[in-house]
Amino acid sequence: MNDAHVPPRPGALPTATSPTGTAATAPAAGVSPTGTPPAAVRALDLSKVYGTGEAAVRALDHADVAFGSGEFTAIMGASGSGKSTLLHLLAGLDSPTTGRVVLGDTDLTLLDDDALTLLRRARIGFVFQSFNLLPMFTAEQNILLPLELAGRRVDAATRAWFDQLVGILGLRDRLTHLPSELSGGQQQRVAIARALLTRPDVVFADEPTGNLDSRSGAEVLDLLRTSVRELGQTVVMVTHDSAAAAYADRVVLVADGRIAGDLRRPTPETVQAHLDALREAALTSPTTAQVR
Ligand SMILES: Nc1ncnc2c1ncn2[C@@H]1O[C@H](COP(=O)(O)OP(=O)(O)OP(=O)(O)O)[C@@H](O)[C@H]1O
Repeated sequence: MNDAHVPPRPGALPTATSPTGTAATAPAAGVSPTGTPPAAVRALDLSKVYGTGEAAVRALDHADVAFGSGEFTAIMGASGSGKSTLLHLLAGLDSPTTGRVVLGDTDLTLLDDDALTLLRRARIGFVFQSFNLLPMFTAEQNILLPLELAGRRVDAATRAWFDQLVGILGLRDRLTHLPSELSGGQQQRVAIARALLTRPDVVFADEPTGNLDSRSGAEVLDLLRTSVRELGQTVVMVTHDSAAAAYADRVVLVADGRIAGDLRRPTPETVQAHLDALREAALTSPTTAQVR
């Protein structure tokens, strides 16, 4: 979907050695012998420690995980297990204490703040639980905001893509409305259109249905799934809800800052069974964080 034949981007992984002089260890992003799709984004030995000394909290603890291109992955785990930290690091919204995040062939941890901001605008979409729309802008203006920020004009191809997205997301008759004139589900659909507009490498969604009633939540999940199946989008979503996770192709489980499980073709029942097993393990292991 994205620019396959562009020159190397700033921060592109070196082919031979990393800046530390060690061999670049990122595995090749090709299709594996098992048919797993190439990775859109990878966490490599990723750790995040908040605070120092006695107050230090290890939110992520040497996490290694890859998210397949064109796949819908849900991240689940107990409260405080590190899901949001992982998502924010993967999206370049925060920086790791150690380890690397590799988006396609770009090592985010090698980029300075300006390069990271540009990369986020061009290659990453984000959908937040609280929608994060600008209240004084109409739905259309909110959707087109990423282009405004990037100083890109709306050419004919972009307008056609905008029209397609607006049609798929059922927003055609809401474009002139302000966010305050839209329901929560409609606001989240505007946020999804905004996230998809630049055809990002990955859309990260943090509890996107957390503020929605179950019907609007199901619509939003259907649309995220449609964006994966029909538009080839890669989506990585944090959720607490096993029914929501079952919309995904895969569920990655996080416990105590570590990757604790990986489930393909999830159903609400299999997801719940894995979460229950994690909770059991936490209760019987004094070293594992409390599962609430
Ligand atoms: N800015 C911060 N400063 C200090 N500690 C933090 C910070 N952000 C997160 N933490 C801690 O890191 C750990 C992981 O937090 P994180 O928000 O990633 O968990 P989570 O799985 O997303 O939780 P929840 O499901 O409740 O949102 C928790 O112990 C949390 O208190």
